[in-house]
Amino acid sequence: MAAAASLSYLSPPTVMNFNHIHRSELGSLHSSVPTNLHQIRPQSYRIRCQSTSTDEVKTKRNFLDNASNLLTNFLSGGSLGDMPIAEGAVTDLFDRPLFFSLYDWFIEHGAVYKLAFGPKAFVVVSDPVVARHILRENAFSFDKGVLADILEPIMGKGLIPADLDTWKLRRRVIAPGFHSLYLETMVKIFTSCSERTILKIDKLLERESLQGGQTIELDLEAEFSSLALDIIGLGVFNYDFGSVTKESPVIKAVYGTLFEAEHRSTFYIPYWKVPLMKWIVPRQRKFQKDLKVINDCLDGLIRNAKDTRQETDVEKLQQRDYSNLKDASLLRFLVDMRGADVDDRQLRDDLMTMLIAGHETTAAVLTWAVFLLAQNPSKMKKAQKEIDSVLGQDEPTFESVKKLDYIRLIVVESLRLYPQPPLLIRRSLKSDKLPGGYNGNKDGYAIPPGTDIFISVYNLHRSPYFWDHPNEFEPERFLVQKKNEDVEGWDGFDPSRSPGALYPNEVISDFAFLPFGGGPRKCVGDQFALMESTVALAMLLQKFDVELKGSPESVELVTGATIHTKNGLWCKLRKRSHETS
Ligand code: HEM
Repeated sequence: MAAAASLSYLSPPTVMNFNHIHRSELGSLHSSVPTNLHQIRPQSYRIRCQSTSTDEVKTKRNFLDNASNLLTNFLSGGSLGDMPIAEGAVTDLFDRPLFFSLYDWFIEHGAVYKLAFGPKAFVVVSDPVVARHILRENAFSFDKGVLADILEPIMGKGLIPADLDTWKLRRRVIAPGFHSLYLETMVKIFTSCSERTILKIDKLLERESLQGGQTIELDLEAEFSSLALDIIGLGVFNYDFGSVTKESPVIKAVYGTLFEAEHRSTFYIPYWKVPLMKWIVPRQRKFQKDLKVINDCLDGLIRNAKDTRQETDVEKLQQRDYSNLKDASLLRFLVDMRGADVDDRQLRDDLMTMLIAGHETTAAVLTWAVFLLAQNPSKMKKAQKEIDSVLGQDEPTFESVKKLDYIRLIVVESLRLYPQPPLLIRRSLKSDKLPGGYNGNKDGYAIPPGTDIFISVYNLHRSPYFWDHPNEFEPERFLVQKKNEDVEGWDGFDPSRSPGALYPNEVISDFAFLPFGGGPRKCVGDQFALMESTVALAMLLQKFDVELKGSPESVELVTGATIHTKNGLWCKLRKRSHETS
């Protein structure tokens, strides 16, 4: 399937000279990063040289460096010694999403630095060469660390938190499930579910027109969340949540669980691990109840799939007549695969993991794509023009969706500006040596086992060293190849590294762009998610014109595992008039 896609987003290799910053200057770059992301505009964003490095400042910094080194070395068993240290105030961690502060410190301290707060130290990575080392070259020397601690009670031994042995077994079985015929069938599910959202909006507009109005106001983030939930339920375990049109105890339990996952990922003290807490703290009691509702539902679906099992070799499964299959879900594939017997508990963990991994992420990318388009009317028009010319008034198909090149670039550009998740989390399992980074110690940094690492995808995606106008929404940017010759060990954007790729990815960008991660633990649902988002966005813009209800600044941003809005993405929608467009 990927081979059929063109490389039209990358023109022939024209090497662009951008951000020609010499290594000697990099250490002293500084930026004023606003507290609210929506204040980051091209005009307000700037990089300036630090005016001074006086003795006083040096002394203060050395003192703090030494104190923090001592603490960190004491706690970590030594050897992060000469890594720059972030000197953030603790309030930085609470006043605003953590990744904003990580960005400030990246500009100040460089692409590999140590963040020490409380009794804990993290290494923060914003360098593609180091990211490539951790995610791909030495991937099996790291596990998910803090993330696994948080997610294990919810996802058990699902792919995301799984230990390496379990992960190897399950990835081998799950990845082949996302084969070409499955994805083709999924496009039909994407369109039929998106059609429900369109019909819902149509009905609201009809009701409005009876009162003389032509525009409705709607929280599109909530709509995308329902849409993504319906799609993931049908695609992964053939269960129709029907959440676009109704509420149910299972839907409420799913949202309750997502809410708790988010709470745990942003709460610094894991009190839920203390025995009895899950029965004493009301929100933990509710969480246990929600989990039971979902688990009972999944157990029923697994029992049903096992009762109707038709054991088949994996190659034959991938060539089934999907057009006649009543249940094309991933669960069906996993249960029917010969030689892949597994207990119900593991299957449940697999399904729960995909439910959570595939729901919020997709809803978030659609939310931010609309947010960005609504502020860029000319790009919105350009998108609608492509939709009109490729689809006319028809629904997307597996073939036509591949021709929606500009919509796909909008999706990946939205993931560049709002990566989901903004941080990838790892913990070293053994001693290792991280490459130095382009503005750090050239010899690299030795790290002991147990070092906690944040790979800041947000920093990589907005790095002034790799992107022109890093904070601007420019889907067209991927049509031009990039290279910064000053960054040693980074080979620039080169489409020949991944011929036929469906989207600009980590291989083409040599790990400067990680919309779906990279290496062996890369997102298993990347093509599913990309087509899903392309279909949903195309169908919405095919029928409606969308504007923000308030100012962009009023759309406040919060994060848990993903970046989302504080109070919804309130938009004004009106039916498109095709005569005038
Ligand atoms: C726009 C939507 C999506 C985005 C941005 C996204 C992003 C990611 C990223 C960045 C990772 C790597 C995490 C890491 O290295 O720590 C990941 C892993 C994963 N994603 Fe996605 N994802 C999306 C949709 C989906 C969907 C639709 C599914 C399933 C149907 C899915 C299933 C998974 C799973 C199972 C993993 C863990 C893979 C492993 O460890 O082997 N994701 N995703």
